[in-house]
Amino acid sequence: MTKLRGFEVVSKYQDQNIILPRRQTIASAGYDFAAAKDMVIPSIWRLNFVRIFRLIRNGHQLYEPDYEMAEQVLKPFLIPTGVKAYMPEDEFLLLANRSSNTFKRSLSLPNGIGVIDSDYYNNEANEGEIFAQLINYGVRPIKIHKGDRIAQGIFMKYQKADDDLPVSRIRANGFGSTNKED
Ligand SMILES: O=c1ccn([C@H]2C[C@H](O)[C@@H](COP(=O)(O)OP(=O)(O)OP(=O)(O)O)O2)c(=O)[nH]1
Ligand SMILES: [Mg+2]
Repeated sequence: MTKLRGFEVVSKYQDQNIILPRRQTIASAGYDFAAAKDMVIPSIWRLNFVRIFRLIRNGHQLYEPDYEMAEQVLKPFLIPTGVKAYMPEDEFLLLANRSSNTFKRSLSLPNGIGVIDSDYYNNEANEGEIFAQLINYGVRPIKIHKGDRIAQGIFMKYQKADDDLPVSRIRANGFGSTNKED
């Protein structure tokens, strides 16, 4: 069979029983991605508890917010999937949240959707491992177990503009890699 589009396990996860993404019903558009390891995602409201605690401690005086701490708490968690995706160059994989994540578990994809570019596959830095960015906007910490379905990927075609400028840069990584100069 010629390879057109699909999923593979990233090398470092070989022999770790990674489940490749699967569609669940006849006409499901999304391939469900599973978490590659157990994780706990703390609630973002943790921040407010710290704030309250500080107000009490400081006798309700005005205080300087601890931006560093806040940034740490509010930073999304990257959930590893152990999976990479290959596809034709004019396609991308749209990584979307599952409706049950918001409805039942207060888990949100803060980037709205994830765009997995075809040139992310086998990149030098991380081999193209797909990560789901998640924040827990509920009040309790959420346990993610290895194998839990955390997001879904939909293969899509994209179009180029009439005056599209050709580029020859090779993707080195993700998550802001093109912000850096070569
Ligand atoms: O939820 C996501 C979003 C992106 N990616 C990976 C695949 C994608 O090809 C790469 C870059 O994503 P994007 O272009 O959206 O982010 P960026 O901030 O523009 O990073 P870069 O400068 O690396 O393109 O990061 C993920 O694994 N999960
Ligand atoms: Mg980008």
